[in-house]
Amino acid sequence: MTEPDIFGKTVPILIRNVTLNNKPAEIYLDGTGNISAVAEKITDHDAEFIIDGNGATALPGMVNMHTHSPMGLLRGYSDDMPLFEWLSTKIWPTEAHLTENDIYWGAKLACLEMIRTGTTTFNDMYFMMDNVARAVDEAGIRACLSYCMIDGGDHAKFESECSVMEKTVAALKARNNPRIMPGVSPHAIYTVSEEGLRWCAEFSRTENIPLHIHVDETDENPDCIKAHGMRVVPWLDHCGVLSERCIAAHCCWLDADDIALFAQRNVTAVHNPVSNMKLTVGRALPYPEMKAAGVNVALGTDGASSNNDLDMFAEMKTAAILQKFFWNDPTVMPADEALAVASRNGAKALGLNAGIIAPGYLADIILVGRNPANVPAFNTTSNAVYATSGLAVDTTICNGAVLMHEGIIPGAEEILKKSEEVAFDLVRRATA
Ligand SMILES: CSC[C@H]1O[C@@H](n2cnc3c(O)ncnc32)[C@H](O)[C@@H]1O
Ligand SMILES: [Zn+2]
Repeated sequence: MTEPDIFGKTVPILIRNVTLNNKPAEIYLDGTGNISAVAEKITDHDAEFIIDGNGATALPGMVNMHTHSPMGLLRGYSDDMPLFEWLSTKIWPTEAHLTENDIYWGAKLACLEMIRTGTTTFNDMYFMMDNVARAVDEAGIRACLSYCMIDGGDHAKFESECSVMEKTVAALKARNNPRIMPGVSPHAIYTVSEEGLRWCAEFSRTENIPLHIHVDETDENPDCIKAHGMRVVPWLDHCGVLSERCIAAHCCWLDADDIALFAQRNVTAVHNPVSNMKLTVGRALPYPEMKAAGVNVALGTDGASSNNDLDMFAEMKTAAILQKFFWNDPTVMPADEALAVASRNGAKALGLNAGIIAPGYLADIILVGRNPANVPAFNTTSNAVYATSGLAVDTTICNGAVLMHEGIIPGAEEILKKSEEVAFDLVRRATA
């Protein structure tokens, strides 16, 4: 039986009886939010709590690098449509009715699902982000939160969007929560003007915060060439968007020159295989070429209205098998790379010392309990990537605080009930 007091506190914790990289291990979290020791046996400690893993596999917390957390309210509301028809006939008309309370409960639901399935950090883009921040603060998870700018080429809208962006970043910083980082998000090249892209690039530079954008989800190149005389990636570079702070979601339609420019500018590309296949965007992120060029590739689920879940284990398996299938090569994205793409590559893009279980790293750790899909443990990384569902995670620790233990997350029932009420009410208002 779990002691209720174990939840939510960054205190000294000893994790015993786990397997780490195929070896028996103990992990000590010293109560600062960091890992302070990893060894076969730890005797010198001051633990307030001891977690017995009972043979669980210890893994770094997953880092979901492209989400729209409140969109879980529209999970299953409309499926099986092409991207632009889905957005313009179903999603945008409903989003027009969103309130701050909807955003808050949608984000609470997303945080709950992520903690349940082993994600400890997410990179989110949406609207009314201070409500998302409140949910993140309460959940104990880590996030980079960005307001999504859409100016549609209208100068007055551009000015009001800049003001919302500035206020959002200031409000997120004022929270002074080390788990909450602000970012800036121009939505995409087809919804944001040149002045919008340039402003976001400059704001990201002066604030030194990530810039998160949709790039080439569908083939945006023919329209971009028509409008600006160049492909999407050179256009973004022309607008100053490409840098080591840039996190580009999707990247399905990049060519060799685009990839070389990403490598030169140290851009992180985020693979979203489930959303891309479901919306049938036509191509997969060119992982082998990106890897060869040295581009940092991370992984994201996209929103739970297009995925339709936030389970990074499902995403990791899908990424590995999609890449093998698409390039007709079973050696592409082996298990250890899939795990890195789903954890430390995302952490690196956000400037977090996370994604690795070793002394000095952030104590963002998950335990996959012994279960039929985790036996035999010839290779715990293989089992994690190819056999494990996120629902097999039984313990989630973020910043040294236990958020889930033995599958229990305090307050889960209330979040399920409230978020479902809010979702039905949103759709009722939008369709009245
Ligand atoms: C991303 S928040 C801003 C805006 O984007 C819409 N959106 C949701 N999913 C996608 C997608 O896959 N591609 C492009 N835009 C998307 C969302 O509904 C919001 O209105
Ligand atoms: Zn998206």
